[in-house]
Amino acid sequence: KRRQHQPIPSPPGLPIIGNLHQLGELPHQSLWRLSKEYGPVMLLKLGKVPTIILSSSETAKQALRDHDLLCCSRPSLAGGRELSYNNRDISFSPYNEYWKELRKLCTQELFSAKNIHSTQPIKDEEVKKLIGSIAESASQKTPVKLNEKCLALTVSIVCRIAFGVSFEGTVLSNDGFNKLIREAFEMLGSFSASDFIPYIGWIIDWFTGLQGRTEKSARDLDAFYEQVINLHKEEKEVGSEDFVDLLLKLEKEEAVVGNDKFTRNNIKAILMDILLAGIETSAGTLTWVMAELARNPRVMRKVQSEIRNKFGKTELIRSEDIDQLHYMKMVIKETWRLHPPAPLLLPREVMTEFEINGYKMQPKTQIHVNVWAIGRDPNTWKDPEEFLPERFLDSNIDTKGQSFELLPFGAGRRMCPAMYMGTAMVEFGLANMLYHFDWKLPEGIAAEDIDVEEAPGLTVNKKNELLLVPVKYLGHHETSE
Ligand code: HEM
Repeated sequence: KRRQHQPIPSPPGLPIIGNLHQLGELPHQSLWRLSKEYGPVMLLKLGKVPTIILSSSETAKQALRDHDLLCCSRPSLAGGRELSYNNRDISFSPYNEYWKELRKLCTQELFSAKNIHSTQPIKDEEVKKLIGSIAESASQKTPVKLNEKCLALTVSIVCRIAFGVSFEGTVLSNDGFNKLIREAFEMLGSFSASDFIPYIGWIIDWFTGLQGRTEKSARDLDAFYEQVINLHKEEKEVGSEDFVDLLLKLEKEEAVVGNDKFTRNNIKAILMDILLAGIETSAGTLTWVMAELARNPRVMRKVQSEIRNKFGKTELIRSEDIDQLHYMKMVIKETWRLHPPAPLLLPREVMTEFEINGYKMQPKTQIHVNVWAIGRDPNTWKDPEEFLPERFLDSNIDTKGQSFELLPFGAGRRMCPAMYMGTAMVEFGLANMLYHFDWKLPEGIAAEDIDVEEAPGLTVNKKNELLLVPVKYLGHHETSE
């Protein structure tokens, strides 16, 4: 109340562009540094758009829990609009009936526990394929590019589960596909001038090439969706319909979702969501876990001991056994604390005025929650720069959107609807990679040489390749620490 009429702390900006120039290549890091000076509620002017950055668990809780319903819309941004057929997906849709119905449909048909369970044979097959391909490198004693392997795993699983097609059968080569997804993320993570600077912003985007790159990215992705849809046009046996068939049925019936007649573009927008939201987030997590384990040999030994001692000799750690791997789950949480795949979540837009810490949030203001900064907040975490999974021992902090210290999936109405699907994929892949192989550093590389540099984008992945040499585990028990 006392601060009600005080202005929100705000770094000084420049005419026209405001604070845009202060975002840098990795906005979550720049904003974290600024928040140390300006506090956990900070106002930036991105061109003409007022943007609030929240950088503490307490302020995140006020926005995402206490006032969730007042700020659960999304701003309409150029990159998102272009790639999502004018915000017809779940992620970029404003808060409306269309979004509610679509999210419900996907939750029931794709992200449900039943579906996660019934698609286990696909995951088993894909993880076995991954283990087989790593075993080849192990026999030749050559390093494995972990980023690529992890991405190949999540691409295969998500494409088969959600699209009903094996990705190998599509137009894109492995490499082309990875580049396409990466490019799309970079476009979505860029702060486009046309969103923030009226009248002339598009000229800047045109000069920087952002506009052309975004349009190309959208065209390439469109060709991929066309192919997925065409592969579904053949007659199906009754009962073998998958998620894409269900969407095609809605198109054929000219169903109305919210107020929108369901067309081919709606289908493509949903495919875009799954493709972009599902693949890199999970692959990125797996890569970061492996990088942190390589940097922290003590933790690597301990987590491998847990898995191997629990299951003895086996061909595949089964997904239903994962719940016994308490330490591995702590390792994943610790990775998400330091490397949340979407460090600023997705932007929210205020619909109705409310207050955070006594500061007024005005309608149309954008809100970003800097979960990357929250994970490093010394008021919340002891020795925040240390990779220490044991900090979660006897702690009830989880990732389900109730613990505002740890928000890899966000919280509130816009929280990731596929948290269980994503977590299951990560845990299952990781347990098997750690069980079947010891992971050595390449010749001449020390643990401290493994870097944690980040690549820019809406999801933030490891910038440099992670190269490790796998050594096949032959099934003798390790002793635990
Ligand atoms: C480790 C894996 C994953 C992580 C860390 C993750 C994280 C996130 C985050 C942070 C958000 C934004 C939440 C917010 O703005 O508050 C989100 C939204 C979303 N995610 Fe995930 N995600 C993962 C896996 C998946 C998968 C596998 C899918 C689908 C196959 C998926 C689909 C979505 C969708 C559709 C949204 C938009 C929700 C909305 O705006 O209503 N995610 N995810």
